Amino acid sequence: MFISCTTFVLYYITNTPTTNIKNMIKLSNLSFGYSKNALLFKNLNLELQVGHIYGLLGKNGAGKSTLLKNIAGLVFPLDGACQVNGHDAAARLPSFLQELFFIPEEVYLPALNARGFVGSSGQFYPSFDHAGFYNMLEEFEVPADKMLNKLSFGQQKKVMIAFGLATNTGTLIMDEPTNGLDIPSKVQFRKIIAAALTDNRCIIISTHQVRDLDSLIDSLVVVHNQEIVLNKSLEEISEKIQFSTAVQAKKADILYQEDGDFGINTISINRAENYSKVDMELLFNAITNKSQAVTSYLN
Ligand SMILES: Nc1ncnc2c1ncn2[C@@H]1O[C@H](COP(=O)(O)OP(=O)(O)OP(=O)(O)O)[C@@H](O)[C@H]1O
Repeated sequence: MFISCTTFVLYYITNTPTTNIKNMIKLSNLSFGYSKNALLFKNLNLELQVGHIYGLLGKNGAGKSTLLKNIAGLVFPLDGACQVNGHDAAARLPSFLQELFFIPEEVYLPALNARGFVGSSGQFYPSFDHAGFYNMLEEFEVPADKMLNKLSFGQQKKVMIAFGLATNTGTLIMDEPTNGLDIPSKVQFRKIIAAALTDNRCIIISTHQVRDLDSLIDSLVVVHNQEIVLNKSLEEISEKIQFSTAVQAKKADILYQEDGDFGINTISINRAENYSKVDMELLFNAITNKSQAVTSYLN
């Protein structure tokens, strides 16, 4: 069949997915400090794509919340830029705001019940999923008729998580979402988030409770000493390094080791394509340790 050049170009334009180019977060040479004399980040470069759940890790005070606030346009870079889906975050245009939802660590809900809250705030998000919101509240066992400001801290967090997911924004940012959640709720949280990921959505979760992210995130971002020292998928990580005990690891290949409950835990070079589960706690310790062996090898 003959296809003219124009037909082919038109076909290509209308059928080539643009989401991966457009729907992403891009930090370019971003510098930020709450005062000009004390920079928290210097020349940060970072790209996050849709279709992924990123775990953002860093020590206390490393700047996780600040980095998330830069992405949400709540604080502004001193230098460089942060773009979300092609929008300058700092400009906070309506087209940017309706596609990004940020759940802060501390939540303050108004004196409204869930229906009133959705009525007043849900309208700002064109793809708001009303049925999904109430289903999630039910799953989290949060009463929909009670005044939100009278709910417990954990219950208020659950309302915000349900609301954030129901917005269906392309970017969903959660700062320490599991703080205040009890053990069964953390399990529900992981289940609900995993189900909410689509090819058009980028979810970023910051935490220092790495176990809460187990079996949930697919990529790790670590901020340390004013820099992004790691931004890799768990798949890439397990292709390159192996997590085992000192008995199993080949001594010459060990990059990092520390005492564990059942002996010495090691991170070693994965030469034999032995894919092990990424031990995020061990990896985090290795990366934030003075020795740079693991970071250098991974990057
Ligand atoms: N509004 C602010 N004004 C001035 N300094 C701030 C402000 N918010 C945070 N900081 C400082 O910036 C640094 C990074 O704080 P941030 O809250 O981003 O870290 P974090 O990695 O999220 O910490 P944590 O794990 O303890 O929540 C800290 O030294 C903090 O004191």
